Amino acid sequence: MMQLQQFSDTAALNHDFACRLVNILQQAIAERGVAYLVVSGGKTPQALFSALSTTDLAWDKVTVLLADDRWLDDSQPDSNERLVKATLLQHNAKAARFISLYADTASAFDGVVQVLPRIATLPTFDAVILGMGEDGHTASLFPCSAQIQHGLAADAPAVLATEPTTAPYQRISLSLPRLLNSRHIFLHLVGSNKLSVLDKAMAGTDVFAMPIRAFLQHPVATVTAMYTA
Ligand SMILES: O=C1O[C@H](COP(=O)(O)O)[C@@H](O)[C@H](O)[C@H]1O
Repeated sequence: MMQLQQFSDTAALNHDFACRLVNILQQAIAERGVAYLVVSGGKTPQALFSALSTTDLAWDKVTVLLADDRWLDDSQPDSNERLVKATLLQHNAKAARFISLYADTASAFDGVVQVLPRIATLPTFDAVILGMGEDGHTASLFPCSAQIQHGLAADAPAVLATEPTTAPYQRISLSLPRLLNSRHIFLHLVGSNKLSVLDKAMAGTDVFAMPIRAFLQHPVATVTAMYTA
């Protein structure tokens, strides 16, 4: 199921979104002593990350990880890890624990064995923030990749390596079942082009053609789409 929340501008969206996430993480800390936040990379979340970084929260009890990354070390401009470190893990949020999806191996396919144990034992996440590309990919679950059936399978491992044919870099991505194992799932969308992609995703059913459908049309999970033009 998908619930669409529309905002007048990015400032309103980021303010509401940051407050919601802080409430979710605070509640998790109150109930379990720790909280798990999964974020996406790319351009969309940058301002949200900056807003979140200054929020008043027991960040030392929060673990942050990415839904996916490009197979680049964090000195590279297109590394999602670099983005998270430069924007989210600053100010108050500097105290959070971060789990990297990267290992220093020649390929993502070689590195996945090192990354998998970091993720496979984590409990249910408290919040997952997904992004979405114009081809309907989410995390690094790309419609064009040979690994898409593997990544969307109900018994997929927590983490897999992927190689998109329409986007640069080998990738490492959390799988559909690992991302769905979360108390809250959000989809963060900025720009009218992303709303058109969302409409297209809701209008069809082929999850391999648009992997975001596996989340939006999941029979049990609810995805809250946070959108502004
Ligand atoms: O490559 C990626 O793309 C998606 C969408 O990025 P955006 O720039 O359109 O916001 C992102 O969610 C994912 O984490 C990233 O690796």
